[in-house]
Amino acid sequence: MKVTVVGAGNVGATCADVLAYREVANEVVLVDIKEGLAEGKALDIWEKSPINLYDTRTIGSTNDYSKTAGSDVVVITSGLPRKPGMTRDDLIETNAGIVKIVTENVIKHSPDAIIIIVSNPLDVMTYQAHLISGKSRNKVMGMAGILDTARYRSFLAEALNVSPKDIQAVLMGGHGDTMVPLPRYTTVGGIPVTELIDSETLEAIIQRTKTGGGELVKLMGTSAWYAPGSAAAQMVEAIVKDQRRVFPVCVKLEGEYGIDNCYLGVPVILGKNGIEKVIELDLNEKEKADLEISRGHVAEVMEVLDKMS
Ligand SMILES: NC(=O)C1=CN([C@@H]2O[C@H](COP(=O)(O)OP(=O)(O)OC[C@H]3O[C@@H](n4cnc5c(N)ncnc54)[C@H](O)[C@@H]3O)[C@@H](O)[C@H]2O)C=CC1
Ligand SMILES: O=C([O-])CC(=O)C(=O)O
Repeated sequence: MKVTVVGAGNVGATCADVLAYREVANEVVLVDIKEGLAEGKALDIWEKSPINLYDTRTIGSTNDYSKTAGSDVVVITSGLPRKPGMTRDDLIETNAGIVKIVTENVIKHSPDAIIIIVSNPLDVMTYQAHLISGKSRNKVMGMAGILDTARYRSFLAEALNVSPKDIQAVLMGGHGDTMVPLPRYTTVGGIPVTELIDSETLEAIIQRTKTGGGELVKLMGTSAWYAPGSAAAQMVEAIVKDQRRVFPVCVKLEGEYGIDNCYLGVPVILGKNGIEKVIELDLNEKEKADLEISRGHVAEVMEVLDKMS
């Protein structure tokens, strides 16, 4: 199995590192436009193999996509991260151009690859990769839901003083402040979370989750990478190992949830064919209304992209 990660910055390098030490693939190719960066980080990860004990070969490339040829999965993290005071949507102009060029290069050398987008604004960059690649929806998807639910789960684990391993949750919608965490589908060791936490604390955690990306941008002056890189690697692993994991993933909706032709996070089954199935939950009126607000926001930004091209 061969995996390419485009963008050897904070998220891309973290993703490549996780893919290597978990031996998800035999070969991981890291690509960046910045001279030497991908080669350097790939070499550093390879030099760590005798310490962390893995065989995955990591290779770097400065914009030479011939090295990526025949990749099974490609993760696209290239693009600007936001700075304090910016929204993810503010990145659209620069990142749409980058995702376009990168997707063209990727499909030239790996026409059958499954593409996972990480670049922001996430839902609309996934749409961009779909437009450029022309691939079916099961093969072009975006990473956000695993990260957003991980934040939600970690905050709940802290509040309840329990292991984060025992918290399961679903979250839907766009990767922005309109995302929709679903307490009705959140459990702690199988126990509905609402039986363990008061509604005020839960609401505060939901709000913190929605702005979780911004919290880190404010602290660091740039956006997060450990959790995002690990989340993207978890998606790659589910595909490469045909695990049929159930994750929230950004995918083109084709009538599910009464929504057509919009990229939104929903629970799916991830396996060797990419999106194996979109899972449709029976949402209540409040959840449907929240999802509609999120859809409306993403649809507006998709229109901005349409007008750009
Ligand atoms: N979906 C999500 O949940 C998350 C998305 N992100 C997004 O991921 C992207 C990357 O974030 P970071 O890694 O922190 O940024 P970074 O600045 O550390 O790395 C981005 C890399 O992309 C490279 N690059 C730019 N244009 C390129 C091109 N045409 N071809 C190849 N490489 C190119 C840059 O040289 C740089 O090394 C940002 O757009 C950020 O907003 C970040 C965290 C979470
Ligand atoms: O907040 C950002 O700009 C990066 C991102 O998407 C996240 O960490 O959720």
